[in-house]
Amino acid sequence: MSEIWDALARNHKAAGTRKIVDLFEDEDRFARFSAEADGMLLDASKTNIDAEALDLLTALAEDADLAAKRDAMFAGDKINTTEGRAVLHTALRAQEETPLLVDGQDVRPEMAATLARMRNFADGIRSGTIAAANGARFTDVINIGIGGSDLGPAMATRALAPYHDGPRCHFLSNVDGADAQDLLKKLDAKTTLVIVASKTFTTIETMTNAATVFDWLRAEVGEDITAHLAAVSTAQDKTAAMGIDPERVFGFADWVGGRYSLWGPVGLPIMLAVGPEDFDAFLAGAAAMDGHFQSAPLEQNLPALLAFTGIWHRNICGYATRAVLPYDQRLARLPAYLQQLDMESNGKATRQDGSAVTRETGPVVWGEPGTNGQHAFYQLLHQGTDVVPTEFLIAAEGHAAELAHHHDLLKANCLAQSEALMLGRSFEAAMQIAAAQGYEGDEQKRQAAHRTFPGNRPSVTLAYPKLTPFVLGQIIALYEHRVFVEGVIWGINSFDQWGVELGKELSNTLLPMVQGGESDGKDASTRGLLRKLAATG
Ligand SMILES: O=P(O)(O)OC[C@H]1O[C@H](O)[C@H](O)[C@@H](O)[C@@H]1O
Repeated sequence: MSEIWDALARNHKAAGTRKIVDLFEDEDRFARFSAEADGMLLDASKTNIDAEALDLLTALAEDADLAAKRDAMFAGDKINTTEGRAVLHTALRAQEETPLLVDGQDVRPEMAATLARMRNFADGIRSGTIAAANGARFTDVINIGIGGSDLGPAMATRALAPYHDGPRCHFLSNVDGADAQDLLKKLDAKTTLVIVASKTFTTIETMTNAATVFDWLRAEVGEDITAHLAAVSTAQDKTAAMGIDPERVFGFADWVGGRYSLWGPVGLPIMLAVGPEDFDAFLAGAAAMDGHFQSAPLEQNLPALLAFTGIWHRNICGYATRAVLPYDQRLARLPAYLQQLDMESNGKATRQDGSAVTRETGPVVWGEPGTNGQHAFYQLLHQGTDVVPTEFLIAAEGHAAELAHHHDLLKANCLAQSEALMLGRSFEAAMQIAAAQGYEGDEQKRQAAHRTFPGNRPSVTLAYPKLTPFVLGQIIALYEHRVFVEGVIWGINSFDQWGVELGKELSNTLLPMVQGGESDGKDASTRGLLRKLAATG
């Protein structure tokens, strides 16, 4: 494998100051460096990856045994080796019925039964046959969850706004009481359904918020609030202890990772908002991407190609971050969702075998929708001292025909940004602009320097027909598999998250100190801050 890495480094070095735009002398470049799957196009041609580099990146994936590892994931092998678990979120959206064995047991019947119960429940809530304690139809839903039990459903529910015909869905995640306070004051408890979503049912934020919201319900609805409650968890003993009717508990197995869980019961708010049929289309989109990932040759394979750009930019070019820029306001929460998916999966420095990695792994992922970001941080993208590879997402069509002129502007802006990042503006061109603005001599040069853009900044663009439930499923599955491919090439386990544990443990020791207990044993900074933060009221 190290020979391939070395060859990639040599390729990069040999390219020297080569401009991305010069690669387009090859008239087939767009066709060769883009790929399509079920109407979705990924254009990776505006990167400095040439034919040899693409071959080497493909070789890297082959050398890492990508195909076998991918097949092992889909087959239910315990590829999450630090937790001894299979990784089967793909099974939640699989459109097939052939038995899928985990520990010798076919897991499909139970998944299908849970999905059928979710559908019945969603239909009942949406039609009003499952009603509030006073018999009224539920108007609002609060999903209480955090991390994987929040980001996915919150992002997807927002993305599918044009399909909403169910109750309004709200998401309560932060342990900060402000989150609960600001939400609850907007809602009527008498017509609000509460879903407590937690894979483990131990997460302190979710348990604390649940207790607060239950008190709020009791104050308005009366002691018996069971009609207003549902839960989503792998820990059904704990949901029962919280007083939630087992009929309204939707379980899933531990082989669904939290950040990969929106395809099953964690997706219940999505189903409540858009209805079971649109939820099915969402699953079908993801399943289509799964089929493509499993069958398309690597250089035509969207997840692999997206991963290759990631590896190239992170390891070969040394870029520390990547920006996700959806030109799709309804994907406003996609960057936050991808931060968990990508950074919790691949922010690791230990390889599967316990040895330390010798190359960089997951980059910092960040972003905001366009065009808003253009008026905020794009200055740095165009002229800053760091290169940030960017990932644009754009639909051919919006949802409102009468607002098509908005969508034309959106598309023009998206294409303009990737073009500007690539082309830049030469000093000579900037000199002409400065001259036209009336500058001369040294001042013209000074002004021109500020108007010069280095260009040669890479981007990829994901283009799709329209943000439908099917397309949203494709997009999320694409990113899931991209993270998988990168993790395989880096030799890390993308499915555990030990890095979140230490802070949790220390917060347990700090809580009594925050509440006035002795802070002996803590460092001077922490003790000083504890004094400063002591409540005065
Ligand atoms: O769904 P829960 O068990 O409540 O977990 C919620 C979140 O908690 C943890 O901090 C994990 O790092 C996340 O991966 C998880 O999604």
